[in-house]
Amino acid sequence: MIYTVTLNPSVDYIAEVAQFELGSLNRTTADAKFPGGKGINVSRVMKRLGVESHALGFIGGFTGKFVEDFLRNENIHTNFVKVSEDTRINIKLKTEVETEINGQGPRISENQLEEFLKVFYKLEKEDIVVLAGSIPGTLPALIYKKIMTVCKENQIKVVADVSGDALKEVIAEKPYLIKPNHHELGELFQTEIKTTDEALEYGKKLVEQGVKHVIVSLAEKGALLITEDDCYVANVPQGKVLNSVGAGDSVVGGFISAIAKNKTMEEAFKIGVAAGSATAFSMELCTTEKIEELLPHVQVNKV
Ligand SMILES: Nc1ncnc2c1ncn2[C@@H]1O[C@H](COP(=O)(O)OP(=O)(O)OP(=O)(O)O)[C@@H](O)[C@H]1O
Ligand SMILES: O=P(O)(O)OC[C@@]1(O)O[C@H](CO)[C@@H](O)[C@@H]1O
Repeated sequence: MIYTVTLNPSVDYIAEVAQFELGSLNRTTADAKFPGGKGINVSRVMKRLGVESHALGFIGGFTGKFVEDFLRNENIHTNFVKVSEDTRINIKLKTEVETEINGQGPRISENQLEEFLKVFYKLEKEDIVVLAGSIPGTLPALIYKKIMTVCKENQIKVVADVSGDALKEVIAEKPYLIKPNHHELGELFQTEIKTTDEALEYGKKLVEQGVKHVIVSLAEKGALLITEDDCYVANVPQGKVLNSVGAGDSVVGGFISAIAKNKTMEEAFKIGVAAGSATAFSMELCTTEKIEELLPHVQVNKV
């Protein structure tokens, strides 16, 4: 089974404002609410691609109920620990440029953390754990490291889509897959990465440090997959970006779904990139139809 971890889920409020004016009353031209948080997005994309997962994390209040009900309506398994404060609301403002305001999230107690961690002691060898998103302020900064240590003891594959210090800690535990974007990769090595060649150079260093697979996404410039044996580069399809929220999560969801269906690394990478662009070109997360439409426009080559 695949387990996605979203420590700080959200209700994503997508607000489209035609001509946004700071300091004025703006009215939306369209708006929508979706369950959010990176692990939850991965679960939703995988479900669309026919792959089951369990969504784990902490939820609370009326917003938490919205998240859980929405996922259950999509027939996604959930096993959230309930907290007393409300799940956060993240604002995704669509104007000429995209602006995001992410909330802090509810407080989580030590007992609630203990309850959450119990699941990881029961996992089996063929399970996959996806750790995605930021760590709420009330949880220990080393929480991902702790989960990975338990997973390692049971030879469970860990996929991590995290950034900053959490990414450094996760890398030290030699995960199965990480998916930094080129900014996050640059931040790791205190440099700026602008091209796929530069991304390849630094991505290879992570594989040398023990990460099994590294996908580096460079938005419209393409993506790279680096493994112990091979390196692949992909272009991204041409199209109008409507909402890039969840595009990176869709790359992860598309890739793992394909791995779960025993596709080759190259095929899985292609599906991941198509899923990322399918989300970027939609107001919501990608659909299977959109992914299939884009697949012929993604070329993957060995480098
Ligand atoms: N301009 C674009 N044209 C086509 N596809 C895109 C574009 N921008 C993003 N994508 C798709 O989204 C994927 C992830 O984008 P990006 O490299 O920005 O990662 P990210 O920063 O993790 O994404 P997110 O916006 O979810 O934080 C890309 O690999 C690609 O498939
Ligand atoms: O605050 P975090 O955990 O870093 O990111 C949360 C978030 O911005 O990431 C997802 C898109 O990747 C959204 O659904 C969600 O609102």
